Amino acid sequence: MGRGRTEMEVGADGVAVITIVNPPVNALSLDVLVSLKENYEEALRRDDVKAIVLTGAGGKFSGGFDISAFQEGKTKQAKVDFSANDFLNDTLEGARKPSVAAIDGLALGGGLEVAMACHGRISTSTAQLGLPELRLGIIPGMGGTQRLPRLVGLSKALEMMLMSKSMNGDEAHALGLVDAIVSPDELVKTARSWALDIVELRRPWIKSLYRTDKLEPLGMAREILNFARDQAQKQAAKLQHPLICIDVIEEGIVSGPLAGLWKELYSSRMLQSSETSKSLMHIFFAQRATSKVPGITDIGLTPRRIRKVAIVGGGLMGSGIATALILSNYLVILKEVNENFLQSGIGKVKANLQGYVKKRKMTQEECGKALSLLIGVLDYEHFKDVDMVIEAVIENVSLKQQIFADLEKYCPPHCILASNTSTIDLNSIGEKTMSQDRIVGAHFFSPAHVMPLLEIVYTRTTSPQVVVDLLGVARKIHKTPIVVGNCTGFAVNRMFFPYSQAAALLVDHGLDVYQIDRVITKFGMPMGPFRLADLVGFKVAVATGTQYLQSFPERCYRSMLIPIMLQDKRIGESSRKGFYVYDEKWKASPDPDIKKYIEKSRSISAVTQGPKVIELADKDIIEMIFFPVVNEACRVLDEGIASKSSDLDIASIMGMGFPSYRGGTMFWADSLGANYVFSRLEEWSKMYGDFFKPCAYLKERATRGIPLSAQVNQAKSRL
Ligand SMILES: C[C@H](O)CC(=O)SCCNC(=O)CCNC(=O)[C@H](O)C(C)(C)COP(=O)(O)OP(=O)(O)OC[C@H]1O[C@@H](n2cnc3c(N)ncnc32)[C@H](O)[C@@H]1OP(=O)(O)O
Repeated sequence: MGRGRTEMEVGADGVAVITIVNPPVNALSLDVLVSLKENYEEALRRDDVKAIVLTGAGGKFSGGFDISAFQEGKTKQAKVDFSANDFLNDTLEGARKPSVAAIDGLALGGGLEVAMACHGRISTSTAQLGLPELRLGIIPGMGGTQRLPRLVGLSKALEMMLMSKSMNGDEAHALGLVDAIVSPDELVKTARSWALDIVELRRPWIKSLYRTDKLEPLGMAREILNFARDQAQKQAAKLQHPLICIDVIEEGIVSGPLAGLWKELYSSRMLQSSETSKSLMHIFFAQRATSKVPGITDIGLTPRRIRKVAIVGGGLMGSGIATALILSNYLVILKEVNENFLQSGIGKVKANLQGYVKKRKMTQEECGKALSLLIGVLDYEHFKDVDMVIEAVIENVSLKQQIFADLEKYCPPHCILASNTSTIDLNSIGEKTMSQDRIVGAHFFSPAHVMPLLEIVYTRTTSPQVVVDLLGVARKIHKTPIVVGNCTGFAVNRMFFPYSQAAALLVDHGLDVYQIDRVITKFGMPMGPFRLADLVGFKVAVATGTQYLQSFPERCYRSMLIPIMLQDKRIGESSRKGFYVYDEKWKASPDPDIKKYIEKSRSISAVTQGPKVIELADKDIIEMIFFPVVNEACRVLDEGIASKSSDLDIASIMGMGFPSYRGGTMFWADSLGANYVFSRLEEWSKMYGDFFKPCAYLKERATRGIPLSAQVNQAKSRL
């Protein structure tokens, strides 16, 4: 199947307009690149062509190299790289006829690299230009590392590449990345006359690769590069590709652009086959696949308009959700039970917004405008015309049941009734209503205005329209949704509970709390399980732990450690005392005092601490903590709670903080092999009990040699 093409039209003015056509983003597939080269060669051959304008169809220049091609094997890719570089340097930039890029919409990655090889660039003010390759674990591979610094200077180029930061046309113009800004209607016309001006020598014929005027003197350039190295190390010590990108840029500055291009070619090929890039590219597609839900998003439904949303409960979650919604222009009614709580809730929303103002992410005026969309209330009077309600009160079933019964009474019949519960079964929440078809879970993660994930939970009776509506809301408030079925803990918290329990089990068996946190942080989690327990608070930990114990008693590890500490009024970070102690700046330090709690917990659990556990290598600790997570994720898939394994990868990254460069828990487990995960779990289940017992799904996949991530029916078809 062909993936895209280019089209050429030669005008009476002698300008050949070549258009990239590969919807939706005009990605540079192999077919597009080959066709581009053919059309270029023809344009250069033809006597009636004086100059070339390069543009993209449908108001988009190009979203860059076709990322799916990276995933399809190296051989094909190697050819693309070689011909693309050859083409850009010799055929395009080195041609006897000038090229001008006419940029609207997107010019990202390879798209911008092609544009930078042109002799001029005309853009619309809203076009988005950037080199976001590092986000995918690779570096620009079509000359971007060499041309961008020569067009915008080293510091700006480093910032754009290392932070995968794109800019709009106006900014690009101010920096010299584009030569002129025009309206979309004028774009191709202006590019044509610009190209002819170059032919007639009315404008300079510039080859970006050989410009030096924007480059800093060598000594200063080295300082800038070294500073960038330090920053890259600080931000992501485990990632190699940012440092490789800096080396490649340096090569071009020290030894000249051709040497730089060679190093770029060599390094980008090497990085394309790295584990990091495979993982990050998997995540790119996994993230986009979350809003494709079989049986829900493929039955012709479109999201209904949601204008006004009510939130019941102005605590941490409710105020965070309100913040997220008003930031996206929803009208929000925030309901509390008394004036004090209401003012405190509104105060939290204000503080959230002020946080953005302080960080210069919004102006005082925008903050005021957002706040004007928020109305605080104490009764249900304002609920008569809301389109959606999100209940965000404490995790108490009977309270939630009462609220939903009230909502049914006061809200209009079309109104979606959502709960932000993180663990409670939605069926029981809606038990006292007749509105089961419009009851849905909208599980936000704290802080709700910051965390990127929204878990949308549907029951057997939730109407698909309601799920589609919520997917629309998620998109509007810039959250990545995962749509999951109803059960205790849904998908994210079901993966979380074995994580904390495994850590507690290892401590009972003799391992040090702080060692576990260190190892897990080194693996790439933002914090270890004990530091996280402090952050969440022990009361919440015990409450959710109880839910799991009730729902999955056969595989819960019952540690007494947190309940014992709770008895002693250690409740976590909020009381400055949990597994760590916190100083006045909330800096965490280990506390020798926790020894006594651990000893007590060990004696209650009556486990014998073997030298085996104390001597565990880092790798074993990581596996003993994460393989139970993988095991639970397999159950979640097997039960149909999640529809695909890649959704769980996203859930683990955005909900748990699993490192994205490892591709998510399931992707990571597959990289180790189902059989390996299974055999280790089986070995531990013999030593430490059913907590580690591998589930049937994992056993079957391991025995048959099928990846954990293969679609359930795909795997069944092999049976
Ligand atoms: C050699 C070179 O240096 C290497 C490269 O160029 S690597 C590629 C560099 N480019 C990028 O990283 C850009 C990646 N894409 C994006 O950031 C965003 O898709 C975008 C800003 C272009 C558009 O965003 P948005 O409008 O929200 O649409 P989004 O849903 O993300 O994408 C639309 C579709 O295009 C696909 N797509 C986007 N960019 C793509 C690309 N570069 N290759 C292949 N497919 C791509 C998406 O997978 C999605 O497919 P789907 O509809 O089947 O799910």
